[in-house]
Amino acid sequence: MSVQEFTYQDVAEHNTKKDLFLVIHDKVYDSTKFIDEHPGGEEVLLDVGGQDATEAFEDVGHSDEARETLEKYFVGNVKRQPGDPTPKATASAVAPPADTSGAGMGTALYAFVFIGGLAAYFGYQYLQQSQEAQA
Ligand code: HEM
Repeated sequence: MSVQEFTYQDVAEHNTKKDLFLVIHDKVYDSTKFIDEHPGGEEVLLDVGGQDATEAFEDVGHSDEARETLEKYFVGNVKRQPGDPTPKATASAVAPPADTSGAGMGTALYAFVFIGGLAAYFGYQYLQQSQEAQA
């Protein structure tokens, strides 16, 4: 049996207390039955109802127990479409510009240290030679 897939448009329709879907890490959870049980209150869940709640959920630092509870309400996966919002966590992990600039800085630093090392070596040689010349 294949897992059901929802688009963000599908999920967005479930944003009321009587019918509440949340998206966390690209998975869809029908949290309707959980609203009244949530230790963090119903208000926060309704705020992110029908949307990507990954950031809100992770910001709180939910326990492993909370994550297990989540699995009980799993109803399917998110089917991403062009133009859909990307959760921040994933975006920064895969964003190439940030990585490239980081690597560039690293290379520049190595080059700097290497050139500094060469300068020190030749400087030392030069000093040795000029001292020998004096002797
Ligand atoms: C269906 C999804 C969720 C489940 C199963 C869930 C479960 C839980 C559980 C079990 C706790 C107790 C503390 C812990 O074990 O970590 C908790 C606390 C809390 N949750 Fe959630 N949570 C969900 C979604 C959210 C979302 C989307 C938010 C924020 C927008 C949120 C905000 C909070 C806050 C603020 C607390 C702390 C309450 C306190 O310590 O006074 N939760 N949640």
